[in-house]
Amino acid sequence: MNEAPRAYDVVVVGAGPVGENVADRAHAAGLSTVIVERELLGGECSFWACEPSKALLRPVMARADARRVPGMSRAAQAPLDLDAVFAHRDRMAGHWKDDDQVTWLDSVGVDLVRGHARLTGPRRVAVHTPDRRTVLLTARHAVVVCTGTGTALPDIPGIDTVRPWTNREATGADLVPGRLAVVGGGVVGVELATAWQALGAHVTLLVRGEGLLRTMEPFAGELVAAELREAGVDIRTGVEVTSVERPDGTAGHVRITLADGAELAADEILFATGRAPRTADLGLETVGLTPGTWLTVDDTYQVTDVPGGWLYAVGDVNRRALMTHQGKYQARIAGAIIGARAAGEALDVSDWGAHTGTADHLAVPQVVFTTPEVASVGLTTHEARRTGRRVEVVDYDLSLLAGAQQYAAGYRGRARMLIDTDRRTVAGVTFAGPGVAELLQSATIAVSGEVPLDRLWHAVPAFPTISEVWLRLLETYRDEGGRPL
Ligand SMILES: Cc1cc2nc3c(=O)[nH]c(=O)nc-3n(C[C@H](O)[C@H](O)[C@H](O)COP(=O)(O)OP(=O)(O)OC[C@H]3O[C@@H](n4cnc5c(N)ncnc54)[C@H](O)[C@@H]3O)c2cc1C
Ligand SMILES: NC(=O)c1ccc[n+]([C@@H]2O[C@H](COP(=O)([O-])OP(=O)(O)OC[C@H]3O[C@@H](n4cnc5c(N)ncnc54)[C@H](O)[C@@H]3O)[C@@H](O)[C@H]2O)c1
Repeated sequence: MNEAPRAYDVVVVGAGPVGENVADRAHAAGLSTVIVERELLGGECSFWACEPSKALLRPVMARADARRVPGMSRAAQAPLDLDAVFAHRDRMAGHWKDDDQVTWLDSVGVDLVRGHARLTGPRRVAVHTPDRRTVLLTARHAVVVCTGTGTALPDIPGIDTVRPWTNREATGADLVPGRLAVVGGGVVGVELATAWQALGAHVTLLVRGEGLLRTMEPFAGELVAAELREAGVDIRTGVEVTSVERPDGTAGHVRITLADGAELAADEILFATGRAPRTADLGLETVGLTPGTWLTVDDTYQVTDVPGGWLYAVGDVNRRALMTHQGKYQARIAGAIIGARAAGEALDVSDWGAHTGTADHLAVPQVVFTTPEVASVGLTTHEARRTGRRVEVVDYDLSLLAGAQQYAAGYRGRARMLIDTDRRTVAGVTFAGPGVAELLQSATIAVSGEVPLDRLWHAVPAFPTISEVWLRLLETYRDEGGRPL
C-alpha cells in the first residue's frame, strides 16, 4: 500500500560514506533530510572494499616491514595466523552490521528509509521497502544520488557460470583458495593479489597492458611488480582472457583461456576490471537520462543534463575520483552548496572556493596499500604530457635517506616531484616505498596550498625520517635543475 508522499528539503539516495556525509552536511545547513539505503549504511567502503581490504593487508604489510628489520627478520618468517587476520577483518567490517551507523545517523537528525530507491520524475523518489511497501518522497531543494559503483565484469563467454569473485568475495572470503587468478592490474588487482598471496594462495595476475598501476608514475608499478614476483605471484602482462568455465561443474576448478590460446587453471577467479555506476535501476529514464550511465556533473555536483538544478550526483557515481576520501570531500562541498542555494546565498565558485569541487581533479591523493606502498597526489608525468602542462621532473632514490636505512635494511623506493615551471610550485608528487603512506598529506598540502618552492625550503623535515625526501628533492632541483618533460 502506498503512503502519502513525505516532503523533505533534501532526499539522498545511497548511504555509503558519501551519502552519509551529504545528508549530515545538508541537515547541518538547516535542511530537513532523509536518506535511502537498500543494503547496509556505510556502503561498499565499510563492508566490501576499503575497510576489509585494508584489514587483510595490514598484517601483510607489517610482516613485510618486520622482515627487513635487523633482529626481527627471523621472527617474522612465520606464516600469518589466518584466524586472527580474518577476525581482524571481520571486526573492521563491523561484522557486516550497520547498527553504529544507524545510531550515528539518528544522532545527527537525518531520517532513514530502508529500501530500493528509484526516481519517478523531477524531485520525486519512490522507495520499495523490504516489507513490500512503497514510500514516496519529494524534495523541495535537492535529490542527491550517491549510489556508488559495483564491479564492471567484462563480457567474456562463461563468466556467468563460474561464480567469479568480485571485490565482495575477495574481501569477505574465509577460506584461502589454493590457486587464485586475478584479472586486472589496477589498484584493486594489485592490493588483493598482495593480500591473497601472503594469506597462502598461489596468485596469477593477468594484466591486459604492459605494466601495473598504469595511471600512476611507471616506477610505482615496476616496484610493486618486483615485490609481487618476489612474493611468488605469477604476473602475466599483455594477456587477454577470452573465456572461462568450470568444466567439472560448480565445485571444480576454473579453466581460463587467453587470447593466444594458452590455458590455465585456478580455484577462484577475481575480476578487478574497474567499476560500473549503480544507475541501471534508478529510474533515470523518468528524468531524461539513460539508465546504466555515469552521472556527469558540473563543479557544483549538479547533473549537467537535467534542467531545474534539483538533481545532484556525488561520490563514485559521478566518476570524478573514485575514492572514499574524495567522495566525502565532494559531499562536504555539495552539502554547503545545497544549503547556500536553499538560503538564497551567493555561491563562491572560484577555484578552491567553498562551493566548488576543486581538489577532486587538481589534488587527488591516493595510497595503494601494497608492498611497497605507493602514494601520489596531483599531476603525474603522463597527465602533464596529456594536458600540455609545463613542468619539470625531479627524482630521488629513497634508499639514500638515513631515515630509509633506519626503517629497513635494503630499503628500495623512489620519489618524483613535478614542479610547475611557470609558478614555481609543486604540481604533483609520487612516492613508492615502505612507509610512505603517511608522507602523503605533506605532499597534498604542498599541492593544494600551492606552496611556493622558496617557502618549502623553510619546512624542515626531522632527521632521520623518510620525510627528508622533501629536502633532497629541493636540493636536487637547486643543484641539477628539473628535467623538462
Ligand atoms: C576492493 C576495493 C578497495 C577500496 N579501497 C579503498 C581505499 O582504501 N581507500 C579509498 O579511498 N577508496 C577505496 N575504494 C573505493 C571506495 O570503496 C569508493 O570510492 C567508495 O565506496 C565510494 O563511496 P560511495 O558512497 O560513492 O558509494 P558506495 O560505497 O558504493 O555506496 C553507495 C550506497 O548506495 C546504495 N544504493 C545503490 N543504489 C541504491 C538505490 N537504488 N536505492 C537505495 N540505495 C542504493 C548501496 O547499497 C550503497 O550502500 C576501494 C574500492 C574497492 C572496490
Ligand atoms: N587504495 C585505494 O585508494 C583504492 C583501492 C582499491 C580501489 N580503489 C578505487 O576503486 C576503483 C576501481 O579499482 P579497479 O582496480 O577495479 O579499477 P581500475 O580502473 O583502477 O583498474 C582496472 C584494470 O583492469 C583492466 N581491465 C579492464 N577490463 C579488463 C579485461 N577485460 N581484462 C583484463 N584487464 C582488464 C584495466 O585496463 C585496468 O588496468 C579505482 O578507481 C580506485 O581508485 C582505490
